[in-house]
Amino acid sequence: MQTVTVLGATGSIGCNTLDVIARHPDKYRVFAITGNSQIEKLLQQAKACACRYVVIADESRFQHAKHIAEELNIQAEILCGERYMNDVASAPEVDIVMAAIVGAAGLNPTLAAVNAGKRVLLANKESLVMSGALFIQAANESNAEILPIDSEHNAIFQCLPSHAEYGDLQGVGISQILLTGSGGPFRDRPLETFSTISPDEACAHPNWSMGRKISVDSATMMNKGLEFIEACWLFGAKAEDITVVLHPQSTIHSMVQYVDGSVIAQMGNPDMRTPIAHGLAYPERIDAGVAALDFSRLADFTFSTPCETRFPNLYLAIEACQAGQSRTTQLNAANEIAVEAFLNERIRFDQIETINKETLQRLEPTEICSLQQVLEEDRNARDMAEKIVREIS
Ligand SMILES: NC(=O)C1=CN([C@@H]2O[C@H](COP(=O)(O)OP(=O)(O)OC[C@H]3O[C@@H](n4cnc5c(N)ncnc54)[C@H](OP(=O)(O)O)[C@@H]3O)[C@@H](O)[C@H]2O)C=CC1
Ligand SMILES: CC(=O)[C@@H](O)[C@H](O)COP(=O)(O)O
Ligand SMILES: [Mn+2]
Repeated sequence: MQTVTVLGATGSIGCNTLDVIARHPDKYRVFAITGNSQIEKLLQQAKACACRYVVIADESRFQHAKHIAEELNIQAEILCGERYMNDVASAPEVDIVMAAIVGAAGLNPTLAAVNAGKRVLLANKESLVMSGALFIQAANESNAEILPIDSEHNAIFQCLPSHAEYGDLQGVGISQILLTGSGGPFRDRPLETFSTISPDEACAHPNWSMGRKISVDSATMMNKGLEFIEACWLFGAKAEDITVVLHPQSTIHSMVQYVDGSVIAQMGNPDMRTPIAHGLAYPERIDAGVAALDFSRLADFTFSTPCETRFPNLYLAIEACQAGQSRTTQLNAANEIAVEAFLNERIRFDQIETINKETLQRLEPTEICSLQQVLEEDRNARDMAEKIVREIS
C-alpha cells in the first residue's frame, strides 16, 4: 500500500489524481489533500477519500472550513497555511506526492517533498522553470524520484531508453526531443482579432480540460515555452536538443528521435489520468479509466512549425531558456501577473506578450545560487510586471 499526498487536490490535476487513486483502493491510500479557495469541494473530497489531513492555503477561509468539516462530520484534521502544506508533503508516512498547485505558490511545498526524498509526481511546471538547477540538485541530494506528469514530459520519459544518463542524450543515440503542442484555441484565428479575445474564449482549449491559468498559457503558447524549459531541466537537455512541433490533434503527446532515423512517440486520448496513473504505478501499469485510442476514428494527423508572429510568447521563453536561470524566473513571474490581469479583464489578450517582453527588457539578468535569490527575483519581476500592467491598463 502506497500513501499519497495530493497538493492542489481541488484543481484539474488534483481531481484526476483522486479519480485514479479511487480506482485502486488496494494500492493507494490518501494521507493529505490541500486546496486554496474551493473549500466545500476540498471537504467533500476529504470525506470521499478518508484522508488524515486537509490543508487550506488561504488562512482567511480556515474558520469557514472548520465549520463545514463539522457539518459534514469529517474525521480528518483541518490545518491551514504554507507550513502545514510543507509538512504533509514531507511527512515520513508519505510515499508519493502529487505536486499540482498552480504557479509559483507550488514551489515551496513541492521542494519540501523533494527535500524529503519522496516520489514526486511533478505537474507544477512553474517550480522547475523558477528554480531548475536548485530543484534538480535538491532531488539528487535527497534521492527524490521526480516523475513527469505534464503530458509531453511524461511522453518523452516513456520514449527514452531506461539506461539514459541525465545530461547525456547523445550518449544513448538521441538526436532530438520533439515537443508537441496543439497551438491552442487560436491556431487559425485571424491575427487582427486577437485584441478582442475574451478570457472564456482563451480558456476553451480544443482538446484538454484544464485550469484557467494553464489554458491561457496554451492559447499564447507560453505553455509550450514553459514546457521547453521544463524539458531542459527534467532530461538534462540543451535548447538545441529540443524542437517544438505543432500537432493540433494532441494524439501524439511528444516524441524522441534517434540518430538511426527511428522516432518513438507516445500516443493516447488527451486525458491526464494516463500520465497520472503512469507516475503513480511506475514502472508498473494500472488502469487509468481512459478509453483506448480508436485508430479507425482518428481523422486528421497533422504537423507544422509554430509561427513566431502568432505565438511570440513561445519564442520569448526559448530565448529566456538560452539566457539562463534568472531570465526564466523573471519570465514565469511576469507571465503569472499578465495572465491574471488578462483573466481579470485588466489587459487584452495580445498585451500578455507586452507585459512579458517589457518586464524582461526592464530587468537585468542576475546570478541565482539560492532559493532566497529565486524568491527575490520572482518578487522583483512580479512588481515590475504589475507596474507595467498599471501603465497600460
Ligand atoms: N490541468 C492539466 O491538464 C495540466 C496541468 N499541468 C500543471 O499542473 C498544475 C495545476 O494545473 P491545474 O490542475 O490545471 O490548475 P487548477 O487551477 O485547476 O488547480 C490549481 C490548484 O492549486 C490550488 N491553488 C491555487 N492557488 C494556490 C495557492 N496560492 N496556494 C496553494 N494552493 C493553491 C487550487 O486550489 P483551489 O482550487 O481550492 O483554489 C487548486 O487546487 C499547473 O502548474 C499546470 O501547469 C500540467 C499539465 C497538464
Ligand atoms: C495536458 C497538458 O500536458 C497540457 O500542458 C497540454 O500540453 C496543453 O496543450 P497545448 O499543447 O495546447 O499547450
Ligand atoms: Mn503539457
